[in-house]
Amino acid sequence: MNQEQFQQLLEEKGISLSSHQLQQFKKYFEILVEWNEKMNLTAITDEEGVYEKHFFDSVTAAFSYDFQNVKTVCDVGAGAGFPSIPLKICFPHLHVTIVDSLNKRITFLNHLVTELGLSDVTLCHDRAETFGRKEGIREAFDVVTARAVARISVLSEFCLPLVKENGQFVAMKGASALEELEIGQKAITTLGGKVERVEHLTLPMEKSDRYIAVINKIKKTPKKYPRKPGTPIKAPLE
Ligand SMILES: C[S@@+](CC[C@H](N)C(=O)[O-])C[C@H]1O[C@@H](n2cnc3c(N)ncnc32)[C@H](O)[C@@H]1O
Repeated sequence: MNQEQFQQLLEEKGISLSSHQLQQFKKYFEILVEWNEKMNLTAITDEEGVYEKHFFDSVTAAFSYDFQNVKTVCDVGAGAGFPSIPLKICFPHLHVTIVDSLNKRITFLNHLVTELGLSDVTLCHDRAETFGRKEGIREAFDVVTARAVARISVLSEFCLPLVKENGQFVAMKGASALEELEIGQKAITTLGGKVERVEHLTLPMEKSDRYIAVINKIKKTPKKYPRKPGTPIKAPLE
């Protein structure tokens, strides 16, 4: 997907990008590729691949979820910034908090955010399991996003404690989404969530399947969750 196709495909979805926003994406690509030579950030480094599989794929969250009507977003395990930095570029009003357990990713993001001139982006080096127990953080976000971090049963324990009551957890998933949701049903319910909808899409050029699950936080998460670091993966709520 080249830059023109990226712009046009988003335009078709009602997301119009200014030349400034397009420039921010261009700079993001350049910085990503430059830093990727020094640290492992992504296996995708060709421009068309990055535009489709990172930038466009990240923004697809906004095809299924209205980011215009929310303010605070937490992105769990954002790595090189996906999906929250592309979403922040498209929806500059968002206040984005990123939590990632790998400090070198946070160092990269710090540089990126400065270079792109993004405001209201907070970067936290922490594990989701401890982050979700912190006062002022727990149950504080309108929406929590995650892409390619863990399967739904584990991811729910990372993300749902951060979502405020009546807020949403938006999980971006590949082909295994429906199976993961079935296995993750117990975790979602236990943590106070309820699946509202699951939307399917296919990446326009590469044609792989994507699912976006919107999970409502219908009640508070019991105090014992998230459990201590490592436990959600070792003993998932399945
Ligand atoms: C495969 S990468 C995905 C990055 C990005 N979301 C994307 O879609 O490209 C997973 C990221 O999750 C982070 N991560 C894994 N477990 C985590 C945890 N328990 N708390 C916070 N971050 C975590 C890793 O450090 C890594 O940056």
